[in-house]
Amino acid sequence: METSRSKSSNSHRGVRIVGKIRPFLDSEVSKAPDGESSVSQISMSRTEGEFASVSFADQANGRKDSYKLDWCYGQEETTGDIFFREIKPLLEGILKGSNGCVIAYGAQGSGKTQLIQGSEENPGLALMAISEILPAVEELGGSMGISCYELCQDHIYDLLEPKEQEVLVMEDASRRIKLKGLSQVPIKSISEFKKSYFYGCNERKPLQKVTNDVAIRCHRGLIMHLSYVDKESNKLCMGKMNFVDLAGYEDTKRKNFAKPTLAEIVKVNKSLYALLNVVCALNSSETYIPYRETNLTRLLQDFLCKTSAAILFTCLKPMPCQDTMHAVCLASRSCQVVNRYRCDTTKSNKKDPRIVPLCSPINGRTGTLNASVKKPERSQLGSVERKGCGTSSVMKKRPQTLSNAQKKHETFWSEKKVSRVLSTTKERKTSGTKTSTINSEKEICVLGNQMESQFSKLEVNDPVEDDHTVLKSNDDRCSIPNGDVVPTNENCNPREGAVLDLATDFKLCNDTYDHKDLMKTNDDGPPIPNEVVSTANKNKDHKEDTVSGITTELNLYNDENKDDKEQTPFSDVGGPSPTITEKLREISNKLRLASVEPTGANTPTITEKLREISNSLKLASEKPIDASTPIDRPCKGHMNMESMEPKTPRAPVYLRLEGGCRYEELNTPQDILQARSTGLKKSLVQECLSFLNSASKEELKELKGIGEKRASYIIELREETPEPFKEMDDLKDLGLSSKQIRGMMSKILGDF
Ligand SMILES: Nc1ncnc2c1ncn2[C@@H]1O[C@H](COP(=O)(O)OP(=O)(O)OP(=O)(O)O)[C@@H](O)[C@H]1O
Repeated sequence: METSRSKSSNSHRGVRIVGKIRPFLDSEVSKAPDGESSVSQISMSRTEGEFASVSFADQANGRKDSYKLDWCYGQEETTGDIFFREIKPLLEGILKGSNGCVIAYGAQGSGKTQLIQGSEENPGLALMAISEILPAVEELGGSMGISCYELCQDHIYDLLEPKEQEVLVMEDASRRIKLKGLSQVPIKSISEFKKSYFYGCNERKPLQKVTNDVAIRCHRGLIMHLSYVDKESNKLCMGKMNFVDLAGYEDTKRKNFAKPTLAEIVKVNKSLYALLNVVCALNSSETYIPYRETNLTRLLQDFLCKTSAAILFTCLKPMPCQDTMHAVCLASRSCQVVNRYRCDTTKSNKKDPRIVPLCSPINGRTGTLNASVKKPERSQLGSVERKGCGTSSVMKKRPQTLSNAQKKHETFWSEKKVSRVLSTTKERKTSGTKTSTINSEKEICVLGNQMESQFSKLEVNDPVEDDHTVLKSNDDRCSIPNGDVVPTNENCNPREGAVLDLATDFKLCNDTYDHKDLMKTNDDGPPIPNEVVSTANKNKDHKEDTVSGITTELNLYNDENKDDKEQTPFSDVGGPSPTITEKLREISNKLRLASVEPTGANTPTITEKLREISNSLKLASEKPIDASTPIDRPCKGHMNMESMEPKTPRAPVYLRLEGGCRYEELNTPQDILQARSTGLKKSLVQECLSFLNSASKEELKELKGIGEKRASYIIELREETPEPFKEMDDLKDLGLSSKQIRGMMSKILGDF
C-alpha cells in the first residue's frame, strides 16, 4: 500500500502539517444522554495525495469554517495507521543518517501525548519508531541512545539525568546545534527504552521543577540518536529523530487565569507561535528562518530545516472548541499547500513585498498579513481566529487601511482642531476689555511677510475666481464668524481649508499681538486711531492706497475687537456681519492688485510699505499728547467711538530724522531752516561725489589738491568700480585732508 506521505512527499518541501482527530472519550459521550454529542461537528474531506480540509460547523451562526491541511486522520484511524503512513517513510531517512522530527501540537486534551508517547497498552509513535529502528541499527552494527528533555518557560531541563544546570542550546563551528548538559542514555532493547522513556517523562521531575514547582505546562521531547559505520563508505553515519509533545495551546482571553498560570500560558503560546513561524518560513521557502525567537525553535533548528524531514501533527478534539479551532487555524496558516497559493499572490503585490493579500482557497476570505516575523504578543493570539489562511507568518499585520475607529479618531481630532480655532475666535469675542492694535514696525513686518507668503500660496493654488465661488461649501459657506457654521474636514473643500489656514494664521498673528506687552492701554499708551494711519497714507499713489487699505482692514479688524460690549471681531453694528473669510478675500484681492501692478526696481515691496506705515505709526505713538490733542485716549475697558470716525487730516508737519526710525517734529522757523540747510548740504555733497565719479582726467586735474597722480588713481578706481565715491569718507582714500576736501568741493560747486 502506498502511503499518503509517499504520494505527497514528491511535492513536500518543508514541514508536513497533518491533522488527527482523536476519538470521543467515554466521559464526553456520557455527557449527552441522547448520544447527540457523539455526532462530531468536525468534518473533514480528503483528496488522496493532495490535501485535506477540516471543517467546523458553527450551528449558532449557521456557517462552516474550513481549514486546509496537508492531510488529516479521522477518529477511527489508529496510531498504527499513522505510523505506517507518516513515520515509516521518515525512518528510512534517519537510518541513512539524516534528521527527522515529529511534533504533536494542539489544544489541551486533544491527544498529543497519546499520539507521541502513548501507553504500554496503546503505544505511541515514539515507541513504534524505536521498535522499528532499533533492530535495524543493530543489524547495521550500530548503537542507539535517547535523551529526554522538558522545556518550561523557555528553559530546557534534562529529564533522564536531572541536574541543577539547565540545558544550553549552543552552536558549533559548523553551525550545528549542540545541547550542552543534555544526557544521552544508551538503549539496547525496547524494554530499556520503555523504562527510561516512560519513567523519565512521567515519573521523574527535573531538579529545578521540584524546588520551584511552578510550571506545569511544558513541552517535552525525546531525541533518538543512532550511529553506525557504513560498511560501503566506511564512514560514520549518525541520524537523529526528535519526538516533541508540545504543551497545549490555550486562549488566554477566554478564561480567567491566575497570574502565574497566565504568565505560563503566555510563554507557552509565545513558543508555539515561534515554532509555527519557523514552519511557515520553511514551507514558504523563505531565506530567513526565525529560529532565534525562542529556545524551542533553537533546539529544533537541526530538526526543522531543509535537509531534515518533519511532520507537525495537529491534534483535534472531536467536538469543536475555541482552542482547537485556533490551533487548526494557525496550523493551516503554516500549511505548505496554502503557501503555494500565497507564493502566487505575492507576485501580484508589487507595492509592498511584506504585505501579502490572503485568500483561503477554501473559505475565500481575504486579509492582510505580515510576512515578516515578529515576536508574538498575547493580544494577537486570539486575533487570528477564523481568519483567512496562508501566510508565511502566523502573526497579523496591522491593517494598512484605517479602521472605522481610527477614522472616527482622526475625524474627532480634526474637528477638535477646528473647534480650537473657533474657541480661539470665541475667546476673542469674550476676552473683555483689552484693546489691541498693531503698533510696531516689527509686528507689521512680520504680519506683512506672513500675509505675503500666505497670499502668494493662494496665488499659486487659488486662481482668482468669482468671489462667491471661492468659499462655497455644503452649507452655503464655510465660515467662522460667530461660530455659527462649524467647518469640518468633510464639508470644507481644500480652498476653504486654505482660507481657513490663513484665517487661523491671521488670528494667531493677532492673538500674538493681543499679548499684554504689545498692547496699548491707558497704562502704557494710547491705542493708535485710524486717522493716524489714514494721515500717514494720505497723498500716496494707488498702490499705497491699496496697502493703506490693508492696514485699514487690519485696524478695522482690531478696532472691532476693541468693543468691550460686542467684542465680536467679525460683526458690525446694524448689519449682517462680514465673515473673516470675506474680509480676508478683500485683503487678498487688494494684495493681488498690488502685486500685479508693474514694479520698477525701486518700487517698494508690500513689507517696505508696511514698514513705512509702521514708522508713521511709531511717530504718532511717540509724540507727546497733551490735553488739547484732539485724539481722545480711551480708558481701559472703554472704546472711544470718536476715534473710529473719519477725521480731517491735520496739516502736514515737517519731520527730522533723528537716527534710525525716530522722527522729530519741527515747529519753529529756525528748526525748519536748519533742517532745510542740512538737506541742502547733503544734496551738494552728492553733487560733488557724482562729479568725481564722472569727470574726465583733465576736469579732475583742475580741482584743488588733485594732480596727475590722483586724477589717474581716481580713473583707475572708476575702472574697477563704476562709482567709487558714495560718501564723503570715500574721499579720504585719495589721501586728502578735510581742509583739502572742503577746498576741492568749493571748487566743484563754485562760490555761492
Ligand atoms: N487515540 C486515542 N484513543 C483513545 N483515547 C485517546 C486517544 N487520544 C487521546 N485519548 C485520550 O484523551 C485524553 C487526553 O489525551 P492526552 O493526554 O494525550 O491529551 P494532551 O493533548 O496530551 O493533553 P495535554 O495538553 O494536557 O498534555 C486522555 O485521557 C487520552 O487517554
